[in-house]
Amino acid sequence: MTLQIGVIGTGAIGQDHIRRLTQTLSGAKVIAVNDIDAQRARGTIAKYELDAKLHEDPHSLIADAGVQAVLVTSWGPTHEAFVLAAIAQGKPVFCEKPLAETAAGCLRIADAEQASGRRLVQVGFMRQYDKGYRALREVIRNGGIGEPLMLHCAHRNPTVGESYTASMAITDTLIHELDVLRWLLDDDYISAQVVYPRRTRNAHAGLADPQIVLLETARGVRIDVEVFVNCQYGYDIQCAVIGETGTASLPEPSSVLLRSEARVSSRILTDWKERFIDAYDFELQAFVDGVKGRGLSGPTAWDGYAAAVAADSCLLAQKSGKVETIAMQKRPAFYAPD
Ligand SMILES: NC(=O)c1ccc[n+]([C@@H]2O[C@H](COP(=O)([O-])OP(=O)(O)OC[C@H]3O[C@@H](n4cnc5c(N)ncnc54)[C@H](O)[C@@H]3O)[C@@H](O)[C@H]2O)c1
Ligand SMILES: O[C@H]1[C@H](O)[C@@H](O)[C@H](O)[C@@H](O)[C@H]1O
Repeated sequence: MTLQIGVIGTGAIGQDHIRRLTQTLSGAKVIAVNDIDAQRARGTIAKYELDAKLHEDPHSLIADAGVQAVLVTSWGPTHEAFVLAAIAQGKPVFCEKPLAETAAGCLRIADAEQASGRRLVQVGFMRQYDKGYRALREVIRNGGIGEPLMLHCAHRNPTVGESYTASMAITDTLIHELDVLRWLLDDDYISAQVVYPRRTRNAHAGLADPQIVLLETARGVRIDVEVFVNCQYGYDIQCAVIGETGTASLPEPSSVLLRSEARVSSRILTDWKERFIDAYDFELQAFVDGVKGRGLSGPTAWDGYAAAVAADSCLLAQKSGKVETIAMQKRPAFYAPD
């Protein structure tokens, strides 16, 4: 059976996911599309030569009897309502991060999913599918560096537009680390602080960039994450884990080592779409296969909640300059790891 998918939001990642569903992955077909900008949705149907219905209303797409699963790739503030509507229809839904704008919103989704009695939600935390992060996790789990003590991380984008705000450094950018580091360490956060180094002259006037987020986990691991979204030189993701007996670092994406003109050089990627292309492919194929087979196994609504709770505290810390507590609710048995 080919899974019939409806997509809400045909911007950058919506189109990228439609491309992979249509040209790269197997077992799924995009049969319905919606965007608040109908022109963009129409253009997407034409660009990818989709045999898909254009829905003017996202809720009519979700209710469409032909749509078996929903992909939510619209702007963050719209996610919660669309995910809740899909759950109400009993339809599996893949939602890009953030699952909801606040922890309270994520809990409403988790509650609705539990009430439905089965897993219906997968969150687009694709780094859990990245080969490099997976290898790093294996090293930690196998005791290759002893118990982890500290992490030094960086999340650098070349530039961001005028619409990017200081809070997006947390909810749009750091949110990836908030998810993947918790997964890497199998630990939860207990506090956050944000400090501001000297500002780059390359950020727009209203944006404090870079920012350093300091996190502490329940087991006492200390983490620093540099969020620098106008670094100019590339899209650069770094993660080094310092353990009791060794250190382990996220591998660089593979690139040809060039020796030329008296230099040794290798390319740094500039686009998140390229940097995590395999991870995006794996996560979406896993969603399709999970819906068609043994059920969903990727990042859960609880992962979405955990990242959102930490993000809420980071937002407070951005303003207060103080160490803010991160307090999660107890994980329901429904979300216990397999
Ligand atoms: N996992 C990742 O690495 C990753 C990468 C990029 C974006 N994202 C997330 O995906 C989401 C979309 O990001 P993007 O970069 O594609 O943004 P974008 O601005 O390029 O696209 C968003 C699209 O949503 C549409 N939209 C907005 N409100 C809508 C509504 N009410 N109904 C229907 N459509 C609506 C917009 O018209 C636009 O076409 C964001 O939540 C972002 O954080 C995740
Ligand atoms: O939406 C994007 C995307 O999630 C990228 O992975 C991240 O590096 C950017 O900072 C963010 O704006």
